[in-house]
Amino acid sequence: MSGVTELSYVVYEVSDLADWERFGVELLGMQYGGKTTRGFTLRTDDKAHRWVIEEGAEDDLVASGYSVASAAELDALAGKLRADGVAVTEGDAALAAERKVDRIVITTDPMGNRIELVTGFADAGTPFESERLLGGFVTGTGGAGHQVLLSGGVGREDYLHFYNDLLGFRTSDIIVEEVAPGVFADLIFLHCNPRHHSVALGDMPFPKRNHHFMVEVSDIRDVGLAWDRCLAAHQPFHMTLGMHPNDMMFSFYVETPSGFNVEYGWGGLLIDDATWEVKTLDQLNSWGHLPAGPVAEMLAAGAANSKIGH
Ligand SMILES: Cc1ccc(O)c(O)c1CC[C@@H]1C(=O)CC[C@]2(C)C(=O)CC[C@@H]12
Ligand SMILES: [Fe+2]
Repeated sequence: MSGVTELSYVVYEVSDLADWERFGVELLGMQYGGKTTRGFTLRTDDKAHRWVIEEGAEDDLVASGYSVASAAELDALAGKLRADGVAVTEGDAALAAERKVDRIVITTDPMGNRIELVTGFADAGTPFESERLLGGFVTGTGGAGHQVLLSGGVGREDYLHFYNDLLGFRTSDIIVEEVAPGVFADLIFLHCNPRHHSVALGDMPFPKRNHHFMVEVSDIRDVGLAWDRCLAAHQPFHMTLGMHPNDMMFSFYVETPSGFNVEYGWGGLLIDDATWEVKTLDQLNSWGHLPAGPVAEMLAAGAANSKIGH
């Protein structure tokens, strides 16, 4: 059974390195992992890096790194992709060193997202330390977190063939909500370990490859503290605090300096494949997760109309 075991890291190309360092370290509570030739890395645990930040004009996701259990599994997976007509190339020693992995194989998903399949993803060598968190980030067997990718017109059958049949993901659930008369949000959530999803895909209008990356914290107070830090720094929120009915994540969404979002969450559900049943749900949110702009306007209007404090 060859397949990926976790989303190990992501690579972002960003136009403003300094702002990303402030965002990652001061607002999210990540650890600066060190300078690289094209930028720097951010850590959320004992691993060498979880986010690789490179200077460039994309302001978007440029690669997703997925771990495979062994060199033999990587060979099997690369063979499976090739047999299916998917282009696969072996990364060189320089790239492997840069990503802190033993081996790296590069392929592309049907939307054109660069996928890096790796073995031997290294530890940093120093324990994780955050200047901001009371607890820590939840990673471990669940990997770095999850991301929502836009399908950009590629059919569900095509991307599910790649992610499920080839990379070895399993469907967690589907959510279809009529968000406006005749307008449907339709997302499918995929897992490759107990984390409810490492990837979700849907055909929403969004001008980036990825809608958000979710980082999970172990102490619910860190969600509130991160919210306060983002508010104080005037970092634009994308959605207010809320909870999803499928993974039960308590979270908010804040805009990164590159315009896509980070979901900052706590309490995500874990899947046991032995008993899990795939369902289709009809709501994106159990409560909250309101578009932040209109809520901010509402609050500002309330403050303007209020006599209190004037
Ligand atoms: C619905 C849902 C469940 C679990 C998650 O971790 C998760 O990020 C989401 C998707 C959140 C989000 C939404 O609720 C409204 C429609 C959105 C903005 C999209 O267009 C992509 C992501 C969707
Ligand atoms: Fe999410």
